[in-house]
Amino acid sequence: MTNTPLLILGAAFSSEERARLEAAHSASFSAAPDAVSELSEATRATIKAIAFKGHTPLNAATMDLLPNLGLIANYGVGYDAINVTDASARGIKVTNTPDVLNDDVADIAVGMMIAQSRNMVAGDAWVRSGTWAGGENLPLNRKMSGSSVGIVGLGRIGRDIADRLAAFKMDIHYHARSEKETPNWTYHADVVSLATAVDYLVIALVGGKETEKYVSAEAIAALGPRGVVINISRGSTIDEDALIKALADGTIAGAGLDVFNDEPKIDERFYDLKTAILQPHQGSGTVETRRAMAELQLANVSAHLAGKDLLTPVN
Ligand SMILES: NC(=O)c1ccc[n+]([C@@H]2O[C@H](COP(=O)([O-])OP(=O)(O)OC[C@H]3O[C@@H](n4cnc5c(N)ncnc54)[C@H](O)[C@@H]3O)[C@@H](O)[C@H]2O)c1
Ligand SMILES: O=C(O)[C@H](O)CO
Repeated sequence: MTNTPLLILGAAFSSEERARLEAAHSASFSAAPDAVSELSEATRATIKAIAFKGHTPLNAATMDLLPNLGLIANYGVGYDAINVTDASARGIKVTNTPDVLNDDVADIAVGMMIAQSRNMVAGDAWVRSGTWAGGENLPLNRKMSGSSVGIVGLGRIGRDIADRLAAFKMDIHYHARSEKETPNWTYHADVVSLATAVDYLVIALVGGKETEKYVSAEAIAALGPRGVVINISRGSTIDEDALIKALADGTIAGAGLDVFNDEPKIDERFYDLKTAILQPHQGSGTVETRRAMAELQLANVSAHLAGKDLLTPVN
């Protein structure tokens, strides 16, 4: 039997992240929730906390293999992979890593908006291929500053995106479950009304069952032929089939997407959509922010194992 109060769970951990956790606490490792059953029963009984990274569902079946589990510390603010109802029913606390990643995720949302509007990916290819040197200019593209944007979900990241876009002199609209205190931003009670009013629709919702296809086919259609969808939340929050169809048919102008269903093996129809900028779920993917996320996850694990208050509990 190995006495390991910590289970590092997820093949997605880098070797550096894993080493930092192992330096702080005696730990076992499983690559995925399905593999936890491969640890001996005696080792499993010593585990009090999980440090989790990844998007594979983590639910009752895994929790029930760990009789002394008291904490699941998620690496990431979005914890839709973890069944929090199952955890709460077993007295297991869940933590996430909010706020430390807001800047990077907001930056990439704005970056995708500019790249999409100004055709920057095609511009790069234009220069490298010698087309520009051959005397041809890139076709004119589209001004983003001063246009209108609708944020779906005015939470921590949504608000940071809106703040940035206000500096681009954009007219800010938003939808949330209730009206918020804002500078002079326009509230919409539903997403269709929001999409009808704006040029850019930015999705910054939580993922999970409750927000599945929250941005519906009707909302995508309401954006119209000049509309651009930006999604940094989860692939599940938009009707992905309807989005692909709208991009293929040109019934909307384009998209900037950092998140998809079935990552990383996304729907291959995306590959041919020239008006979409596609990113490999790298919203928080800077050295600085990933380190801050890892530190916050570890701080939650250490607090739990020392019997102290958790820093960022979600249940
Ligand atoms: N692309 C990336 O790399 C990346 C990085 C970080 C976060 N994210 C995603 O962004 C999400 C938002 O993060 P945040 O820190 O801003 O979260 P947050 O909790 O501060 O904001 C989430 C928003 O979703 C809304 N919401 C929650 N449940 C809802 C429901 N049932 N119906 C309608 N609206 C609902 C909330 O009211 C809030 O406006 C995360 O959950 C995660 O999925 C992605
Ligand atoms: O939710 C988050 O923090 C990111 O999407 C990483 O999973």
